[in-house]
Amino acid sequence: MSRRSWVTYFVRQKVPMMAAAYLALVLLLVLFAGAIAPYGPTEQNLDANLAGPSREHLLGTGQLGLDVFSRILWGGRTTLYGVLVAVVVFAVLGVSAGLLAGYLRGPVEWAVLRTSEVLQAVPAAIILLVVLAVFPGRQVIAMVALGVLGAPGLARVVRSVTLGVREELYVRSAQTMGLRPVAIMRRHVLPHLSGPVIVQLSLFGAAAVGLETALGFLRLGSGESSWGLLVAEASRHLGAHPWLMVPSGFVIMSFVMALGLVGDGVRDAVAASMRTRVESGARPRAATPPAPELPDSEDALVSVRGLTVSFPRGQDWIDVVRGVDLAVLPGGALGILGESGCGKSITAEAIVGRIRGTGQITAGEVRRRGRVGWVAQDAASSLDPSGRVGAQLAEVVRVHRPELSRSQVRARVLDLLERVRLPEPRRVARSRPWELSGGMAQRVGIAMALATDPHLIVADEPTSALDTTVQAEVLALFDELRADGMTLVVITHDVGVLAAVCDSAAVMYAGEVVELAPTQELLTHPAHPYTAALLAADPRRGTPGERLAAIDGTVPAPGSWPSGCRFADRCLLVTQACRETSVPLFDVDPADPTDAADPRVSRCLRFADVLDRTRA
Ligand SMILES: Nc1ncnc2c1ncn2[C@@H]1O[C@H](COP(=O)(O)OP(=O)(O)OP(=O)(O)O)[C@@H](O)[C@H]1O
Repeated sequence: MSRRSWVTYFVRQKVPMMAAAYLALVLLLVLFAGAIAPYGPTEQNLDANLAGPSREHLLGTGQLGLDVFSRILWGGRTTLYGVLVAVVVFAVLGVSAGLLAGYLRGPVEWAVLRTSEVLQAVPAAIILLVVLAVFPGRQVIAMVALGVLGAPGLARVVRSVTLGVREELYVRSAQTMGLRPVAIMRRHVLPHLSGPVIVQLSLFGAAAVGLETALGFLRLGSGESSWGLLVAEASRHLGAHPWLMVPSGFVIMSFVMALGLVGDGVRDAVAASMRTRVESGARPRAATPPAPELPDSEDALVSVRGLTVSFPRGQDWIDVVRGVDLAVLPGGALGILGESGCGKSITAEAIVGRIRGTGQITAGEVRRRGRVGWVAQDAASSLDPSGRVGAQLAEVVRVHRPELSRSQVRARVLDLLERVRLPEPRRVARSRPWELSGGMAQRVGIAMALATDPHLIVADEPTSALDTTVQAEVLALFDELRADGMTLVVITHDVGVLAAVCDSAAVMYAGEVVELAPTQELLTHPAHPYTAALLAADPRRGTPGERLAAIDGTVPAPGSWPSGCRFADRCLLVTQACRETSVPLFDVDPADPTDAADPRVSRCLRFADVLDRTRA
């Protein structure tokens, strides 16, 4: 389902739209008071002292015959200027502090949170009175102080929205593509804050109108005509001339209410756009030779050695991937196969250098030679929904080729879109991500990866969100990339994808590699019971009319891996020995001289039995 901006939902709501129109009207009248107000702010008409509405004075007059309508317009300038000052200070401080805290985290976040706690603990009214005592009549300074005192509340809201947005795939993709934090915050995080920030601004604006009026009423303000001063004057004649309170009271109340209605409308619109997003919106044969060395890491474009990735849980760290060894030679295509939750994506993230959330490499290493491009599972969500496709591609091109002129960047963007076989590249460049079909979005995702001029592309389940025909087209595109010499790592749970694109395969189970082999050999003669079970469960390999052999049980969760073979509970060949100690990787065919370049290993004590069965 498409993801639309909250503005689309906002304009469909009648009441908030009327409130927004009313606010705009008041602002225009106040702004053009010089042209619209029939009288000056101090222009007296002693013949009409404290008179009711008439043709000369639409809303009547106050003391000394001052025209009420004109004074509301002139007074609005003082009041709304003060409110504007407070709102600007509130917005600038709150948004920048919240954005930095949520995006950079660490000491910056700590400092912002502690400062906001201190500011929120001090009583705002007392601070404002102190400010006015030090700067008597300087209402603007009081409004600046109000903005500063209110900013921590906004900073907290912005921080929590930023924490969510920074985990979005398009932000992680932008990081992977080398965009600087400031550019990512400005282009990809800031636009998503607009809804929540406007809600906060309208609430704060309403509070600021109230305070400005109160200052005028208490005569703590500058003394210039303001809405508060009008209320103060009207209150002195409330007994004899009650009408006088009506115009100024109405303007203030209606302005505050309209701000509230706009805020409510924006909040509902943001919620509606989020809902759309969610809908569119994760044996023994002892004395076996040890595993061979993987290709020399000097030659490999990526070499992963003893990789362990862990996430903090309470006081502990839980391993989700442990002791993974992989290597990808230039021009090769490695598939990483396994069920959901086996650690494929985390391994891929470690290869790219962007592990999600709080995950960290706690042992081993990943060595990369050259640039790595990333194609996400759901390309649409790795694109920022608020930006045009062409602009997002151009941004990545500019980072990687700063020497290109504007027209050269534009030409490169169209080139990339053509390169991934998108018809009408100009139209695609002008589209927003949610206007594209799944297949088109996936091609744009591949173009984004290519825009980084990568030596290696890592693709995480690149076809799983697509229907079969589109899947075949995207796989053909990967094949073309390979023919052009691109090195690939493809994460998949689909044996068909592995067969179509990859020349070697690593099978992962419960956070470790259980089999590594050239793809053809793995598909025809698996050497691990888990691989054999995955192949037997592949619908394309089944016999029509026969039930597919589903694998009983589930992958054990990180933190509850058994000490012996992790597949033991689901394995049909399990023996007591399998459960006793952890199983190392064994060289499946030590006599094979090609093994050193393209190793065949299995983490099964009974791999020879498995091979015998599959060769039978
Ligand atoms: N943010 C996280 N915090 C803690 N554990 C996590 C987090 N993300 C993933 N994991 C754990 O890491 C393990 C591996 O996840 P990973 O996404 O790599 O699996 P996968 O094989 O790629 O499966 P899928 O195809 O569903 O993405 C999972 O068991 C999951 O429980």
